[in-house]
Amino acid sequence: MDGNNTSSAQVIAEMIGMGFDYTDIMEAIKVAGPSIPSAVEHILNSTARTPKLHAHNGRKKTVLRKQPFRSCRQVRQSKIFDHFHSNDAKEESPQMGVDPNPIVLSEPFEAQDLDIAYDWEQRVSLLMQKHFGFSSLKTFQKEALSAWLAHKDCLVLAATGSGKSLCFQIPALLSGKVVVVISPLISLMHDQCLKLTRHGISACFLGSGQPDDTVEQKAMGGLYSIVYICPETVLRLIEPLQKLAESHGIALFAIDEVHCVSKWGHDFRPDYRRLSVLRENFSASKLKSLKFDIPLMALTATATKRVREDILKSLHMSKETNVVLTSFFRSNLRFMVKHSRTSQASYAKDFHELIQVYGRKQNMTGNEKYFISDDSDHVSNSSDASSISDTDSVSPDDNQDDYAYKDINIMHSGNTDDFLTGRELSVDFLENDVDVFQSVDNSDVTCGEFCVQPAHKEWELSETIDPPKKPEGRLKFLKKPLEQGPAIIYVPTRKETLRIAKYLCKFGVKAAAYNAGLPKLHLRRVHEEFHENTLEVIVATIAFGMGIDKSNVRRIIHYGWPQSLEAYYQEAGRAGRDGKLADCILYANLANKPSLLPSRKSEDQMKQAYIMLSDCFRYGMNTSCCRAKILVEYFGEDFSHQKCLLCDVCIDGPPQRQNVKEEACILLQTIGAHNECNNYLDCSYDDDIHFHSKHRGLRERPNLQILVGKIRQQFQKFLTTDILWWRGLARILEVKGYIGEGDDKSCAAECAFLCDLISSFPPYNCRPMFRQNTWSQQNWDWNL
Ligand SMILES: Nc1ncnc2c1ncn2[C@@H]1O[C@H](COP(=O)(O)OP(=O)(O)OP(=O)(O)O)[C@@H](O)[C@H]1O
Ligand SMILES: [Mg+2]
Repeated sequence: MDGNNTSSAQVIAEMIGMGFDYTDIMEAIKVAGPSIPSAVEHILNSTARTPKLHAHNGRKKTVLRKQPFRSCRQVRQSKIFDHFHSNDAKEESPQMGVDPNPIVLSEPFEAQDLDIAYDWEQRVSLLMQKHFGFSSLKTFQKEALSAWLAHKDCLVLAATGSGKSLCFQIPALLSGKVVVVISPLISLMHDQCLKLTRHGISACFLGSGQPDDTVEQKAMGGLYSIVYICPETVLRLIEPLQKLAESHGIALFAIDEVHCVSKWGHDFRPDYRRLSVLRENFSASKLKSLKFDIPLMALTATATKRVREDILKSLHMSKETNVVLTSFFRSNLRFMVKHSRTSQASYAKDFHELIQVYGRKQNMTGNEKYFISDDSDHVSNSSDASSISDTDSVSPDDNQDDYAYKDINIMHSGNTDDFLTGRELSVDFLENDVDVFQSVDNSDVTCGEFCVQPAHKEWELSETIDPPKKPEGRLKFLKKPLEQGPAIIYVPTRKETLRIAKYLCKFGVKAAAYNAGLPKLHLRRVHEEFHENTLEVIVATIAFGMGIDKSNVRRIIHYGWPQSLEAYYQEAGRAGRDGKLADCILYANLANKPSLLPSRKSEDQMKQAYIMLSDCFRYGMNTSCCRAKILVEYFGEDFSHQKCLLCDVCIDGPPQRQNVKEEACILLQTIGAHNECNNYLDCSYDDDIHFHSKHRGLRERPNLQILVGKIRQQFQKFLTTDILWWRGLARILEVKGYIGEGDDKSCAAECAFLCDLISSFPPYNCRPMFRQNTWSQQNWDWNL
């Protein structure tokens, strides 16, 4: 957009959409004029990355710290060429990812002509040695390759960072045929192409982000060993791909991040669902030159049983598909949940430790400043992080309106229209699928580890660090301080990325915001500096997503509820890919039910989204079960270790047990009595005590505050029992199926019956939940 022709109002609107504060925008427009690029630069750079504004032609302009501005494309290409020249791969053509002399290490062969027992492992070993500097496959990689050699489809479910990519890269080397990889993000494809080229394997990517028109034709002519394609492009290229299969041969279709196929997954992409065309169009019955169907290999790190079934069905994978399932357990990740309002008022307490690790005194010279602002709101005047108060305790009930986004709950609103109306009111610069996929799917946003160690070093490193499994070893492992490495803070809204980055910079932390609304040049720079270890903390929305393969990330912090446990585990999985201890901390408001983020989803999908959110809430509320166990069991794994011995729950030990039969009966009777008066034939209640008053009718379901008020009136001894305590109890009853939140499943008559049942309740675990602050309330465990 040409900033000079843009009105101030447009600039303001656009920049609010990027997540900037109104006051910052106004200030920037005053200084830089009503131009989006200038205003954005002003905010991002003027107080952050060194050179302050330079007067130029009467207007102030920013000069970049490293180099003058060039077009994104120029910068990207030169970066890639730099990289190409720095390794001994054969001379590249001037096109991204193009190797005119693809290295075909073995004569093309038909895998089916080989005896499976033949020495393929030895051949693979030699190829890996040559390309990656190591020679041993992991067991799951071996299994996936065996399936491919037997012409079978394969679904690979393996933890984040475990090495799934190798499963589809080796077939290209082994067979000399082309491997087609379907991947959801251009940035991810780009990253992988760069790495492959560095390892002397020719690769390219096709799709909207490919700037060179000739690459597609070359790829369809069999010039590259590995061709990355986004699903939309595959659908367009069926015929050329068929020709490629008949001329050069296609060894395999790999569908990476395959959870995108399923609408029960956390990253549903409709085009992935249409990939069943692969089976239809590349079968032996369709292409006469084929003896076997071209195998499909589907890979993901986050798929529940339901998602897996959906994948197999949607892609029309064969009935004999090999499912290669490895443990989802990441034994070096230390999971923790901390209660926080996750509002600006909590930053001081919550980021105290982070600032102690990454912050520095404020006598900085220009080059050390990142994103620093003059704005002093919410921060003490002292420049020393140690001056931050550690006792930001709040009452659980005084913070209900403080959440970053308003509550929108389809279970309350009951229909999509209400939801959408709510959405209008509540969009607080959220990311949505469209932002993530369109804005980040841009070749200008590169996502590569540009300054990596020589490849074999990387491999050796990840191989040698194997966290101890036995309790004694693990306790020693736990006591080790975290090694150095960057942190990623995930937040739900764009606005929050800027706010927190700005806050951290005030304490000398080298932090930067990342959200899909920010200019591509900024995003690219953040990627680069993150990979170069120049940046210490990235404050990001989900847009900083899949494809981040950086080995030394030491902390993943979620500041606010994630939208699903799948998304949470995948994002957390970016930590500790070197096998060393890493922290995954979720800060969430345990006193408030999380709410759905608005997005363009059908009602069905929203219901599913609500269920996924509830799973997150249960994970957060849990105080008795090992967190790693909850996470891996969520994906259907039988967690053989029982405990990780690292997470906060394992460290803090099991809670005390208490008998709550009496209280449970009283709560049920109170709900029953209220609902009977209001002709509700069920045992439901409304847990949202701040639900908007306009939604309230006379015959409303009781909300928890009303119920607790009634209980207090009737029972003196509960006068001082806090609402949070009752909420915990309500949640146990809900999990147990005794009460429902606003649904009409159970019937009033059941209330009495349920009270009888409850008299057979076992004692429940409960303990003070908020150990690290002054709260005395008790909370309840969901997993009982
Ligand atoms: N056989 C192996 N031996 C040692 N290390 C390996 C092996 N295979 C892969 N790795 C390591 O695993 C790292 C991650 O690989 P890759 O990007 O394929 O992970 P992934 O499973 O696709 O993760 P994600 O689910 O996050 O995409 C690589 O950078 C490499 O260091
Ligand atoms: Mg991967």
